[in-house]
Order: sequence, then C-alpha cells, then structure tokens
Amino acid sequence: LCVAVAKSGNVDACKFGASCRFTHDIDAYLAQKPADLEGTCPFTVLGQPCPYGLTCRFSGTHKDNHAPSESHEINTLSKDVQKLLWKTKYKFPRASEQIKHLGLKEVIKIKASALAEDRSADHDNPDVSCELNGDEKTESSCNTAVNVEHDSSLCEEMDKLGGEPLDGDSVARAAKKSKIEVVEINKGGAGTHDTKTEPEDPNLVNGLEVPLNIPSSCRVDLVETPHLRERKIIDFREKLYLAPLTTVGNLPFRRLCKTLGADITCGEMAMCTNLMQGQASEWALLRRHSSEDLFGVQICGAFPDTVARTIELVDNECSFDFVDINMGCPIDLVVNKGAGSSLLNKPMRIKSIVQASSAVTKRPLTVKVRTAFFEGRNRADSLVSDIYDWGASAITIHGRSRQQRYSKNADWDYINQCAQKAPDDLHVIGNGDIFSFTDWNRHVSGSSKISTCMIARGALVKPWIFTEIKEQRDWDITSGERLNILKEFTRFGLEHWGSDTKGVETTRHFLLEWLGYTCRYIPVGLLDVVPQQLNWRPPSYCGRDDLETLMASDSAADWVSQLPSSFSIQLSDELLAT
Ligand SMILES: Cc1cc2nc3c(=O)[nH]c(=O)nc-3n(C[C@H](O)[C@H](O)[C@H](O)COP(=O)(O)O)c2cc1C
Repeated sequence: LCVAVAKSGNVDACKFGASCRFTHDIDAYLAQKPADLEGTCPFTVLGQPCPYGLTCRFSGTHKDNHAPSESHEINTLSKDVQKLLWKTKYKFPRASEQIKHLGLKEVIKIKASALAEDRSADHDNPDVSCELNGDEKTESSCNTAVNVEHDSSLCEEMDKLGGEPLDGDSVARAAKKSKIEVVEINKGGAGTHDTKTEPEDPNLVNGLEVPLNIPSSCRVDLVETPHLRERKIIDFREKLYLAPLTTVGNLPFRRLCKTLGADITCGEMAMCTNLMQGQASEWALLRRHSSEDLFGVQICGAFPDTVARTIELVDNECSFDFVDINMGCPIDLVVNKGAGSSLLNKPMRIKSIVQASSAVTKRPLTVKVRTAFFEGRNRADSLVSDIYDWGASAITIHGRSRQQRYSKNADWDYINQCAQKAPDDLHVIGNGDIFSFTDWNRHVSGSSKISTCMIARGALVKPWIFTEIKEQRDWDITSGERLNILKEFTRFGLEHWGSDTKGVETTRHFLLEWLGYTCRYIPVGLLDVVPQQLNWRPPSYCGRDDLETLMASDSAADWVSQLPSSFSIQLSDELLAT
C-alpha cells in the first residue's frame, strides 16, 4: 500500500496519483492484510498518530484525536548531504588543512562499485599502488581501505564474536558477501574531493548553511588544533557506560539500558568509508534517541584522512557528545584492511589518526583499544602517556589481545598498569568481564586512576546490571520482571523499526538476537555462589517457574513459546529457522 495512502487513509493523499508504483486500493489491501497482533500500537500508547497508518499491525487500536507526532530520534542523513556524498562533492576543509598541516597525504577514492564482487576482502588488491609517507613506510604491508557494507556480513561476524573466536570459513563467507572499495594514495598531495573552482559563498559549506554547532573559528583557522582545555570536557568518572555493540547495541536496546540506569551510551561501530559514501544503513548506526543524554558515535577507519574527514562530516551533520575511534575491533574483515586492532601494530598511524581527527572537532575524542594485537605483546601502556597529547580525552582499554579474542579473563592487572602511566587529565576506561556490582566496585571504586568501566556482554545478559550497580545489590529478578523488560524492548523496537509488517519482523529479529544473550543469565536465587561469572556455562536447569525455565533454555523455540500469549510476538517458522 502506498505510504501516503496508508498514513492518511485517504486514496487521494498521494501526490503521484495514478503514476504511483504502489497500490491505492485500500479495500484490496485490507482484504489480504493479516489480523492485527495482540496489544496496542506503540504510537497510540504515546498519544501520537501512528506513522504506519493502515499498515500498522495494531491499527485497530489507533485513535483519531492525536496531537501531531514528534520523533524522538535524531541524526538522520539528509537527502542533500547524501547527494553530495554520492557525488563526492562534500567538502572537508578542516580535515584537508589538517592533513596538509601534519605533512600527511590524502587518500582519494577511485571508482568503487565496479570492483570486486569476486575479490576476497582478505587479500590486498595488487592493482592498487600505495605510496606511503614517512610514518607508514615502516609498516610491513600496504593496506587498502575497505568498504564493508554494514548490512549483514559485519553484523554476522560481530555476532559470532560474542564470546567465540571466528573460524576461517565464517570469515571467508562474510568476506565474499561484502563489497570492496579500494582507495589510492593521492600523489598530488592534499586537496578536497571537489575539483571545481567556481566561486563560493563563504557562508555556505557544501552548498548548505554552516551548521550552528561549528564554531566560527573553524572557518578561519583551519589548522589550529583546539587546545584540549578548549574542548568540551566530559567527566566520565563513575558513570555507567554501555559499550558500543554491533547489532545488539541497537537504539531500542540502548534506550532500554537508559531506563535501567546506564549513563553513557554509544552507537554501533560505523565504518568511515560507508559513512563517506552516504550509505543510509551505515548512517542509521549514528541515530540517537532523546533519552541518550550522554551519547557517543563510534567510527572505524584505517587512514588519518579517512577518519578525520568522517569526523568532520559527522561533526557537521550529527548530534553527539563525543566521538570514539574503534582501534580494538578484532574481526578479520576490518583488521585485514588496516583498521581496528591492526592499528595497534602501527603506533605512528595511531598518532596521525588521533592528531588529524582531534583537530577537526571540538567535541571530545576517545579511542578504544585492546591490550595488544598479539598475545603476550602488550602495547596499550605505550599509548596512554602520549595519546592525550595527540588530542584524545579518554582511552578505553579492553583487557584482552586481538589474538585472544574472548578466551581467558580480561587482564585487569594490565589495565591498572596502563592507568598508572596515564596523565592526570586522560580518562582511562577499563573494559572486560564486568558482570556484577562487586566487579564494578573492585575495578572502579578500587582504583583512583580508572575513571569508569565499560559494560558490554554483562548488559546484554542482564541489562539490569546498571540498576544493580546504582543500588549496590544483586537483584534476584523474577521471570515476570524480566518479561516486562522484554516487552519494553519490543515497544521501543516497534517504535524504532516500525509497527507495520516489516517493522514487526525486524523487531522480532533483533529480539531473538538479544535473547541469545539473555538465556545465559542464572537467577541469583538459584546460585550457591553469588555473583555469577560471565564465563559460566551451567548445565540445563529448572527455573522457579515455567517462564524462568523457558528463559534459561538455549533453544530459540523455547524463547518463542514464552512469548505469544503474553505479548503477541509470534515468530514465523521461517525466522525461527534462521
Ligand atoms: C556482540 C558484540 C558486538 C560488539 N560490537 C562492538 C562494537 O561495535 N564496537 C566496539 O568497540 N566493541 C564492540 N564489541 C566489544 C565490546 O564493546 C567489549 O569491548 C567487549 O565485549 C569486552 O567487554 P565485556 O567483557 O564487558 O563483554 C562487541 C562485543 C560483542 C559481544
């Protein structure tokens, strides 16, 4: 059904009239539409008109007399900006000047899409000439930046990473699916993407008005790095930080964690090259809900200019409180292209990236690393003393190496050693295996040098960990209370992904992804030893009621069976099979 007709219920609402590609036949549409799902439309609950109108799977609960709706989500990519990016006409004056200032060379995109459906992402492209400047020449390999399409491959890799090392096959599968884009070092030195020389309106950047959040000083003094004291400061100390989590750390999940006590949230990792191409799916990762009052965006890239340009872009177009560069991502698809944790082998590249990036924004820049790339060759300690001078406000250290993935416990002794070496003004954020308020107390309250901890899988398995830390207790949560949390997620999901058939399916999909973590929770009341540890894998057990038993199952069929009568999420066999 045509969206305009669906939304208004009026067959004349579509401005394309008879040339519209979608049907305007409301009766025919309703005749084949499945019955409404049980429950109330999430927009009706909010007292708003439902944007999905007749296509909403809860349309029977719509009311006519709603106040105009107002979206609580921001950071959408405007069509104008997307067009500029598609045409590579978007300008990056601050990044370009800074790259020039640092004596680095710019990487310019060459024809992308024609390349490589059949080319494995795991091999460098021999056709690409790489000319490296002083810093980079010492590196053993010539890296090309990769355009990892966000949709499935990266998410799949990340999902599998949720505790388990990846096997070669899975990487190859994912690599095959992703498109590769190759970049070439620009031999001509610095310059902007746009080669046009026509005179420009000084009040317009990229043909658009200069956003208010860009200080006017940026227009005149492009190369001057804002002194760290001039930056907005974020006090990370003792704030509960929900880690960036690809796929599962989606906006509805982060919203849920906010209701349960999280202070800081961060978007899912977005690849620089995809953002720079204006890929809508990648930009969706930058969305922010109004409840996310201390919010960071996380990006990942291999080269100083790619990262600096991306930061200039998101700085211009998005609302966020800090930007985090992921230098700890372990997945092959990212590492093989010189980004993520492979940067840990290239300290001079880290320096260039941080220096170039921090100069293009006045918002705090943070960096997330692992202890090292290779097991036994820790590197993070050598970064902490310098990274503040290069322009970072905080460093998050995940206490494992890339090689180690999730095997063995996070090395908190080493995280503490790093924190000891950090200058006073650098916030050190520890990360790894926090699963109870006692873990938190031991690592945060027990150290004057660690500002806070980031919580990842702990929040996925029991998002009420934030409440536990704030209230300093082990919460023996009932199955009914847990079900209410799932219901809340579902409501947020339908609001975010939509209450029409597609939105319901997407909500179901992400709910199932998440239930793959929640089933690992062992109720406090059943434990002989409290608290539970993240790496415990208990044998099958019976809960204190049927719902608790179903929630503990590792079978998706059991997760589903707990749901239909309670809140109408009936999963199709097809989805279950996936
Ligand atoms: C499913 C999943 C997705 C992740 N996605 C990201 C990501 O997008 N960016 C990032 O920096 N780290 C990501 N991580 C790593 C976590 O942020 C965190 O560093 C790691 O899980 C260790 O913390 P934990 O022991 O509390 O889980 C991800 C981890 C998992 C399990």
